[in-house]
Order: sequence, then structure tokens, then C-alpha cells
Amino acid sequence: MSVVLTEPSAGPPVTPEQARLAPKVLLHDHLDGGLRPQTIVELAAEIGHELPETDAEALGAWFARMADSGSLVSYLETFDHTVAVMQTGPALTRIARECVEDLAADGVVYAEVRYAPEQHVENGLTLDEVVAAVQEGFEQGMEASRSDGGPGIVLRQLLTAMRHQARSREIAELSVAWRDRGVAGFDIAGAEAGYPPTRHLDAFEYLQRENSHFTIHAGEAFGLPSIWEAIQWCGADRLGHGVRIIDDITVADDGSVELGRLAAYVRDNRIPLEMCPASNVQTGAATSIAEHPIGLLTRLRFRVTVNTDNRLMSSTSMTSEFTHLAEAFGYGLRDLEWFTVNAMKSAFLPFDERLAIIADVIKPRYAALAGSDEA
Ligand SMILES: O=c1[nH]cnc2c1ncn2[C@H]1C[C@H](O)[C@@H](CO)O1
Ligand SMILES: [Zn+2]
Repeated sequence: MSVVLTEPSAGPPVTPEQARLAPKVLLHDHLDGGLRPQTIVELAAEIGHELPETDAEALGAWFARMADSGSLVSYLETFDHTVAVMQTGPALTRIARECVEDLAADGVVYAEVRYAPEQHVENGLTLDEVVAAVQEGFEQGMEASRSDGGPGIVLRQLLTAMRHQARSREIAELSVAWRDRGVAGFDIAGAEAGYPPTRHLDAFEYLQRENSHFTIHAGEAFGLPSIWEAIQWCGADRLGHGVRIIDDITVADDGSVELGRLAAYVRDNRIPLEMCPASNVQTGAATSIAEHPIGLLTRLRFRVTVNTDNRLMSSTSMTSEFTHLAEAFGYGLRDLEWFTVNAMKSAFLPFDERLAIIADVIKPRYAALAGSDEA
């Protein structure tokens, strides 16, 4: 049976300025993928870590160039230099605080930011100390964002386990231990091919027994079997990327669209897709923004969300992601609001807190922007 396609909402595509002012929700952003180049330069000098460039601007360009390789594995190699400067409590706190400042300046009102605690214990920090140091930075940043009396930005941590390592159960337990102190959920990341989600089934079954939340990077560098395992074996609440779900969708010559059983399941169950267009173009998961499956998936009304993945490596921001999507697909304010409400509905925050952000922050601010557009 072919399915119905919707058109982007009527109205002009958003301008970069509107995209910046619009309230935004970010569910997929890596702490170790979003450092300020200047901070890397300063922290590397303190510990004697050798960088490929010592000037901040040149270093930022180096990350973007190296990450633009068409391969996830090469993309991930650039993280050696960010993880190297994230091995002390003060460095983690500073980076976490700066992350909040940068997201707030980008117009983000709610974010879940992830990183792998197991990668930050090289100098002797315990896993608990790593999470505490990041939380301290998030709290400093959130408090500063409320200094004007407004609602500010709300941040939560997601704890990631590296899929090629064997610490996922331990990290899952860490996420449960911290769930009332700033950690909203769990994730697995790293090279996808050769490391299927079921390798970490024990961790996912534990989290389900604990009524806990988790997302899984799946369907980025590997296809449908990875998405199928993540959902049907592991019970993922959301899919990190999930872009290869497009392989289960057929578009006929006459333009009609058919969904395979897995794609239909994902859509029927409103499983959120944490889509990261700029990152996908860099790792080769998509050929360009204009050809990115997000266009079709949005028209098919999958639960699509828009995310940055790694702001440093992909030289991106939520404003930039929305601006490029608006250029490619003609999205207006109504479409941005739809992505944003989708993301807020899909957050690992208690239901009433999600509703409050939608009702008190997102809806009124989009209404105000639409009003100023008409004036
Ligand atoms: O897009 C990604 N796919 C898989 N793994 C990723 C991606 N971006 C970052 N990572 C890895 C590298 C980081 O060191 C780790 C934890 O944030 O997650
Ligand atoms: Zn990611």
C-alpha cells in the first residue's frame, strides 16, 4: 500500500536570523565533539599534548577538513585530540560549562549532551568523578543562563558506552546511579560496522528492567540490520541517526512510496530519529543536504528530529542545520516548530517537564516569531 506524502508548510523559508532566534531542542550532541578550538589549544598547552595546529582558527579548520573524509572511522580518529584534553575534573567542568554557553547562544532551550565516561579516566579519574565534573559544568552554565530571570537553557547528560569496548553494562549502571542527578539516559557510539547493538544486550536488558531510557547509534555507517537489532532486540527508545531506514522505503517512478515492515514499524511506533545532516554528509552516510533522506522522511511524517552530532568536527550548530535544511527543502517556521516539538516530545525528561517546555517556551516563542514575520 502506498503512503501519503505531506508538503512543507506554506510560507517563506526561514532566514538564518529566524533560525537563530527560533527556540531549538537538541537530542544528539557529543560533548567531546563540540569543544571550542581556543579551549583545546589552551588545555593542550597546559598538559603538553601535541596538536596538529596551535592556532585556534587553523585547528578548527583542521578538524572540519579531517572529519570531511567520507568515512565514519576516519571521522572518529579526530576525537583523539579532544579526548586527550578532557582528562581532569577542571577541564571537564570548563568544557561542559562552555558547551552550555554555546548552545544557549545558538538558541537551544533544551539539550541532551552525550560523551563516553570510560574515555576520560586515563589520568586516574573514576567514572563517578567524570560524571560529577561534567554535571558541575552543566549546572554552572544553566544557572548563568537564568541570570536574566528567564527560563534559560535546560541540559541533561546521556552516558555513552563505546561499542568496540566491553564496559557497556558498567556505564549503564552508572547512568542509573546518576538518573536523579542530571543524567537522563544511555547510548552506545563508535564504529558501527562489526559492532552490532546486540553485543551490548546485557546492558540494554538491565536498563529495561530499571525502567531507564536509552538511544542507540544505528543505521549510520551500517544499514537495516543494525536498526532492526537496536529496536527489536535491544528495545531502543530512539535511534541515533537512523538515516539508513531509507533503505526500507521504495519510491516508484510515478512518485508513490511504499514502506517495508521495519520502516512502517518505526513510523507507526513514532520512534524518534535523531538526524544529523551535516555529520552524515561528512561521514558519507548521505551525499548532500539536498539529497539527505530527512526530506522524504519528513514528508512521510516519521518522528524526525534535527541535531548537530559534533559541532566542532562538522563545523555546525542548530542554527546552521536549520538554515541549510530551509535552503534545501524550503522549510518555514512551522516546519522548524514541528521538528522542535518532535524533539521535545522525544526527550528523556519526565512527561510534565516536557509539556511545560513545549507550552511555556517553544509554542509562545514560535508564535512571537511568526507574529513579527507578519508585521
Ligand atoms: O556520529 C557518530 N557515530 C558514532 N560514534 C560517534 C559519532 N560521533 C561521535 N562518536 C563517538 C566519538 C566520541 O568519542 C564518542 C563519545 O562521545 O562517540
Ligand atoms: Zn553521534
